[in-house]
Amino acid sequence: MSLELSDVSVGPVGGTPLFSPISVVVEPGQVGTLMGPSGIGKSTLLDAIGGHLVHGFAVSGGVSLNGRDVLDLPAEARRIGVLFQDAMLFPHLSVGDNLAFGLARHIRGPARRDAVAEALAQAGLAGFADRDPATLSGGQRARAALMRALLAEPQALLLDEPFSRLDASLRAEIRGFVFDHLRARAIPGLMVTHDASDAEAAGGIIVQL
Ligand SMILES: Nc1ncnc2c1ncn2[C@@H]1O[C@H](COP(=O)(O)OP(=O)(O)OP(=O)(O)O)[C@@H](O)[C@H]1O
Repeated sequence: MSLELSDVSVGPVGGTPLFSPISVVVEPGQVGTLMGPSGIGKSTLLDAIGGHLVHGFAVSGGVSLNGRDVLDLPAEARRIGVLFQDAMLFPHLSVGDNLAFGLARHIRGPARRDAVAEALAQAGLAGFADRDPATLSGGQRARAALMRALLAEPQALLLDEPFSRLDASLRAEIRGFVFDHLRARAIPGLMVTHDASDAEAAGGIIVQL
């Protein structure tokens, strides 16, 4: 699975693009980094790739996953996951139900419980299924949010400043956890960050907007 951007930019419909078109290929399991000044359009670009571009904005160029063009597909058909800095877990659902939210609907009953239990165990959260997300530490919440995203079996993962609320030591631990999982599953990642140490830890291509 590789994620390829060819001459991609975003901007207001009929207006000037927010940044010069960029081209980048992120290979399976690698994490590419997007950096650039505040307001240049990094989050808007991720929205466009994921299929959630806000009304009034348009994307130009091509985005493909495994050679398949995705820009004409509805968001749910793209199989592109997103990990945000905020809204890491739904507060009104238990931790287990949060993870189950990522699972395809056809996975039911015991298979559903087993998939969630297995993911929780992988996140070091065995036995946390019935917990209220508000009772989790920042690191536990971040690991659970990654597991929810991965249970949807995305073919690429977009990361929008996912570590910025974590303190320095937790930040290093969690991003290692995230990057290891992407590598192990050969999922390409594209991360927006203002933090040079995030980019360095990702070890992939760095694109400056
Ligand atoms: N919903 C919206 N409606 C109108 N304009 C928007 C909307 N969302 C973003 N914009 C504008 O689009 C431009 C790009 O915003 P975007 O959030 O993508 O920048 P960014 O590079 O991610 O910034 P930051 O690093 O501060 O998060 C900004 O000028 C912003 O004000």
